[in-house]
Formats: sequence, structure tokens, C-alpha cells
Amino acid sequence: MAIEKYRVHEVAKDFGLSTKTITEILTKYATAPKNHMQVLDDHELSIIFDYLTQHNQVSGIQVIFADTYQEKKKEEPPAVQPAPQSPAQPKPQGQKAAPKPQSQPVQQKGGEAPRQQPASTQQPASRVPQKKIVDTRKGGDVNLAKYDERLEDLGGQRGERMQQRGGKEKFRSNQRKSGMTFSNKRRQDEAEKMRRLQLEIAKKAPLKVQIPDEISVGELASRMKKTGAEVVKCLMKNGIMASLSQIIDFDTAAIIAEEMGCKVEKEVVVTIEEKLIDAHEDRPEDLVPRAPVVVVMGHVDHGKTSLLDTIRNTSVASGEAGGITQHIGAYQVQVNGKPITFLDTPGHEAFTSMRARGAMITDIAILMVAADDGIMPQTVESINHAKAAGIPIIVAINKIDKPEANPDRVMQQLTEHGLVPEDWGGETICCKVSAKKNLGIDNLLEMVTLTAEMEELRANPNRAGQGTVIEARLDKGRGPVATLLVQNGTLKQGDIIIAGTAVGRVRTMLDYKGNRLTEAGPSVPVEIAGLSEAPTAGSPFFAVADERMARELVEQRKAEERAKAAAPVQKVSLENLFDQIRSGERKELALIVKADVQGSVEAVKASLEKLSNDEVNVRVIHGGVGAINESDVMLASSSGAIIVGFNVRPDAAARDGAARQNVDMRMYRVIYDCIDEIESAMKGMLAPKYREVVLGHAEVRQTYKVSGVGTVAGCYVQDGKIVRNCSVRVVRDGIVIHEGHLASLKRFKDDAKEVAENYECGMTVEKFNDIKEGDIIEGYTMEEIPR
Ligand SMILES: Nc1nc2c(ncn2[C@@H]2O[C@H](COP(=O)(O)OP(=O)(O)OP(=O)(O)O)[C@@H](O)[C@H]2O)c(=O)[nH]1
Repeated sequence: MAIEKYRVHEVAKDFGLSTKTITEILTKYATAPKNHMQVLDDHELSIIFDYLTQHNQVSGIQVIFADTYQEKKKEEPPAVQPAPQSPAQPKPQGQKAAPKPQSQPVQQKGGEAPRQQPASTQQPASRVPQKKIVDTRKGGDVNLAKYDERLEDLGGQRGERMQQRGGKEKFRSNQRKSGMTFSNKRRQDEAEKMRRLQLEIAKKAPLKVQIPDEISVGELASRMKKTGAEVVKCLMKNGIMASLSQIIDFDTAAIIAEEMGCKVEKEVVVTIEEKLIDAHEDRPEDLVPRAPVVVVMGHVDHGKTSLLDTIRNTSVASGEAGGITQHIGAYQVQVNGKPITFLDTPGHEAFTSMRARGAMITDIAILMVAADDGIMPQTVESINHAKAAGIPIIVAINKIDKPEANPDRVMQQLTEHGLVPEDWGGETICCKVSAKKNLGIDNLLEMVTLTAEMEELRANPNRAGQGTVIEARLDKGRGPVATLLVQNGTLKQGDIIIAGTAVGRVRTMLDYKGNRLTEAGPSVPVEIAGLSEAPTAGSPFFAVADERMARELVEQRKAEERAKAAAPVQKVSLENLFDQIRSGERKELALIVKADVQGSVEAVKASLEKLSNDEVNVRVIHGGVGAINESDVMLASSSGAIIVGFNVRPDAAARDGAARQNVDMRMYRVIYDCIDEIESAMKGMLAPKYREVVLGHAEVRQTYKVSGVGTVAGCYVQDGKIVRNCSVRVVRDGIVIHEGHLASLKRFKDDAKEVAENYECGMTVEKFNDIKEGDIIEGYTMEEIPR
């Protein structure tokens, strides 16, 4: 900005004062100017203006405005008519310079220089005696902006007047310089200063960076407006070696960003799911009691189905004889006016398979134990499944009508599994019932309602319905049909729902009896039609407001599913155990132990649990005798457990399930090996160099004793292949009875290198002759694991 010069003599001239007066003011209040040509700075000018203002007071600000107003009015007629400005104002004549209202009024005659006027610092005050007391600018607290505005106004008016009155060109140019230009300049100066200051502040204020949960180093650098090298260097300073493409977590990124002078804000990414699905927490005052959801578990033939049938049939009003026609996988009964929802899918498999998918739908488990049979392997499984889910167990000791029933023995056995009956001072409710004869069922149901009351099960019926898919199928006439359990809110006919990868409107809604419903509240099971496809059991469903967005979410889920299928991830394995412990992800190592004899189960369980240390707790969530089955795999999958087998093998379904669900199964023959391996894995010292690769299985169909050779097994290769010299194990009823090598492999009379699936062959096992018909010979090799 060009700064115009304003000299002593120009100031004097503009104010109609002598150079001497100005010089005197400056000498008194600042430094004396060298001569009349000296350029004055802002400070000096302020002093002069202040001084003149103080010594040329007006009676009120309105006087000035009144003057201005009147003067303007007067200017309207073409003839220049000096008019009395105010009674106090001296009358100027003709083209004489107008008096300055707030400063020195100057009386000039003709072209006479104002300098000729005798002037002193005292003089102006005496010349405007009528204009009194308006001084707002005393002391250092000067409002410059206001001051400038006044000055500009005055200057502007005077310039205008001068022009009107044919004032000199020179005067006008001075006027511009002194009044208008000067104040504009000052104002611009101020504005410029302000802008610079703001810029400076903005520069100094820390840069705000938004950081998501995970961010690549390169992206972080660009968000912080820094170079990648600077960020990498800062990371290294903090002991983190990371390349530009490496992903770092929010905490690390935040530390780095703060260290580099940025202000960190967490970037919240709102997904379609978050936008679409109402997941707000209910306020306690909105919650009302809801019916408990009960599942019946137990060993085969202990009476689960009979119990469910009895409960269902007795609950049906006599008028509805003929029972329930519509079977929808869940039903509700009323006990003393209180509803109980039963999942009509007996067995823990269904229960655990849902839990494996993250669906926690049951509140209470009824454990059926036949009084004549006692606790059996599946009873133990059921106990452990319910315990893993953390739900209360009510024991129904069934078949008490049988003469051989021995409920006390059952109770004794229960204590061995951590369920101490109430009668014996424990907390487990045990009810003696007969499902067949309908004995004690009422009491059992009452116990269920009591337990439910203790659990304080609540839900909010006044929100959009949500819950879990219990089962779904494709009906020929009705299309995809799903049984849903509403867990919170109220599901209404016509609602748009999304369940896993299925979406659609609730076209029809039926209760378990087949009656049409228009709405269903919490804990109510319903069968609905109207979905685009049959959703998977265990999928959560939600009633949503926006169908288009719901369809978009379904597409997204389908794409995610495809991507997941392409890249399976191992949930927990001995290989990744240490990493998970180190990263704090895992605080507990859950194990399922299966062995050939109960003694081994107990021994292994005790030894493994002793491995617990400060960082990780080792817990055997289930132990049992026999081959590893699908149920074990499901429990492992839903609980994030590793399966440990001793002298047992997984059956075909378990093998498939484990492969599908990435469950780690470890087989051992010696307890010591198992303890050693798990201990090493926990310390991160596991160095498994070899992995077992199962080649195939052959069933022994016939055996021949050949003298000098031993027992020859005539086999049929069921799957895979058997290769000569491969390692084999002989498995009888799921239990490994021998491990060794093949001694010979023949097709008819010839030696064979390998025998493929569906072919017969003869084989002998090195140093083992106790082969029997029905044994399974599993061929395997050890393969090096690339590290
Ligand atoms: N005496 C007597 N028999 C019963 C009782 N409850 C069930 N049974 C019988 O026990 C057998 C098995 O009963 P289910 O209800 O099918 O047993 P489950 O546990 O559902 O069996 P799975 O479905 O095979 O797992 C049937 O023959 C029933 O009649 C009972 O209270 N008393």
C-alpha cells in the first residue's frame, strides 16, 4: 500500500492554522519537526488531531450532524448562499472556506492564505466558544476507528463544500490527502495488519487431522500436510518401523500426529448399517418385562421331544383339540398368565450353531436327564454348551415314572459337573418330571418363570422390531418363509426387514398356531413371508425405514461374504496364539479335550489348566470321551476354542466342519507332547516345522493271516488315496489303536505305488497285526510348513 506523505505545512493549511502552531503542538507533545516540509507520521498526526479536538470542543455530536445536514440542504440550490449554520457558527461569506466544525473554524477572506491568520494553540478554543464539551478521546484509550470515521465525514463534507463553492484545486487535493485519503489509508493499514495477524494465528494454530481406526502412514502424512519421510522418522523415534504403505492403528497415529504438532480428531465413519439400523440403547424407563426364551437340551432319548410335545399340547386350550397344526420351530405357552417362549429345536447343536453365528437368543436352558440313565456324554456337552453361553440351567430329571428311575444318582452325577442341586445346598434347580405321564411339568414351568423373574428380562416394545432368524425355508407356494424371534421392539405387518442377505416386506405374519398377526412384540416367535430369499438361521433381523438403503446394504453384505469365502481366516490356532496374546487380543485360551478314556480327559484337563499364567488363562470348556464330532467343532467355533484330541480322531463331519469354520484341531498320543506344544505356543516359541497332511482313508473289509508276513488287510479306499510307505494310523470306533508305517501296499498281487479312492487293495502295517474288520486305516504324511 502506497503511503502518502502528509507534511507539516499541509496539515497547517488544512486546519487553517499556521505551520508554527503545528510545530508548537508537536514540540510540546512529541518531537519538534525540523522544518515545515517534514513528513508527519501517524503518531504525530494523532497528537495534532487530539490536541485540536480538545481545544475546539463542540456542544454535542448532533451539532456536527446538524451542520452537515443543513449544509447539505443548502447546497441543493444552485446559488451559493451562505446560511447560518448554527447560531454559534460565524457566518462565512461567498467562496470563503467553510469553517471546520470540530476543529478550528477559519475565517478567510477572498484568496487570503490562512497562514495570515494569527494563530496560537489557545486561539481556536476562543473562536468557537459556543461549541462545548464533546470530548470522547482523552487519554490513551482512543477509539481510532470512530475517530477516523468522524474525520472522514468531516473531510468529505468539507471537500464537497469546497467544490461547491469553487474552492481552489490545490485545496481540494490537499483535502483528499488530509481527510479522505489519510483515513482510508489508515483503515486499509489496519485491515491489512488485522489480516496478517489472523494469518499468523491461523499458522500457529495446530492443524486438525481426522484419523480413522486404522490409517496408512502415507495417508497420515498427507492429512498432516507433512512428507512421508518426516512421519516415518517420527515413527522410528517412537520405536515403530513402518513403511509408507503400512497401516497403523488410531492410537499410534494419534501419538505421532500430536508429536508433529497436530490436533487429533477421531474420524467417525458412518456405515450404511449404522445409518439404517437403529441400534440405540433403550432407556431403563422404556423397558418392560418380556417372556423368557427357553431351549431344551440333553442326551439322546432322554425325553426332549416328549417334554416339548407335552408342554405344547397341554398348553393348547381344550377347544383347540387336535393340537397345533402349524409347526414354526418355536412356540409360546402361558404359565399362570405369564408367557414362556420355547425354541422347538431340541438339542444343543441347533443352540450352539446359532451361538456360533453370534445369535444369543436363549435365556434359560432346560437340561433333560433321564433318571434311569443318568448323565451321558451328550448331557455333559449340553452342560458345557450352556455354561459357555452363560445362561442358567434348570435340570429336568425325566422318566421318574419308571421303576428303575434313580433321581438321587442323577443329582450325585450333576454335582460332579459343577451343578449342585438346591436340595443339597447348591443353586441348581432340579425338577423331577415325567414327560410321558405329564408329571411335574407344571412345577418345571413355574421354576422357569421364577428363574426368568430373577433374570429380569426386559425389552422395549416401542421401537422398530429386531431379533433373530430361527429357521427359514423355501415354501413352494409362499416363497421364502422364515421363523423369527422378535427380541426387542415390535415387528409389524408391512415392515421392511433386513435379515442377513435377505430383504423384503413382511407380507404375512403368523403365530405358532397359524393365526394371522398384525404385530409381534418382544419374545414372540412368528413366521413371516415376503423376504427376497431364505435367510440363514441365526442371522439377526431388523425392521428398517429405508428399503432402498436396505437393498444396498444387502448387496454390500453379499460382496463381503464373497470376499470372506475367498479368504478364510483362522480364528485361533496355536500358530497365531502368541500374536493374539501379545497384542492383548486374547486373555483366555479355551480348549476342548477329547480322549479315548475318561482318565486321560481329566489328566489332560488338569495339566493344561495349570499352564495358566498372568497373561493368559487356560480353560478347558469341554472334555469328553470318544471321537471328535461336529458338535465339538461347533462349540469350538462359537467359543473360539482349540480342540485337543488324545488317541482319538475327528469323524468325517467334524473334519469338514473344522475346515469350513477354521477350527484348529490338534491330535496327540502323549500328554507330554500336548502340554509342551501348547506351552511353547503361549510363549511364542512354537516352531512347528511339519504339518500333517491326511492322504486318505481305507476301510478294512477282510483280514488274512499270512505266515511270515502277518495280518494282511483287504481294504477299500473310501476317500483320497493310500500311498506306499506313508504313515498310517489304525482307527477303531474313532479311537487310534496304532500309529506306524505301511509295510506293503498291493493291488491284487502287484505292489502298488498308490491306490486311489473307490479301489480295493491289500496292505500290511509294520509291526502290527491286530487289524480287524471295520477298522479305518488313515494314511498321512508330514509336510514341511513354509515359514
Ligand atoms: N417312561 C417314560 N418314558 C419317556 C418319558 N419321556 C420320554 N420317554 C420315552 O423316551 C423315548 C425318547 O423320548 P424322546 O422325547 O424322543 O427323547 P429325545 O431326547 O427327544 O430323543 P432324540 O430326539 O432322539 O434326541 C421315547 O420312547 C419316549 O416315549 C417319561 O417321562 N417316562
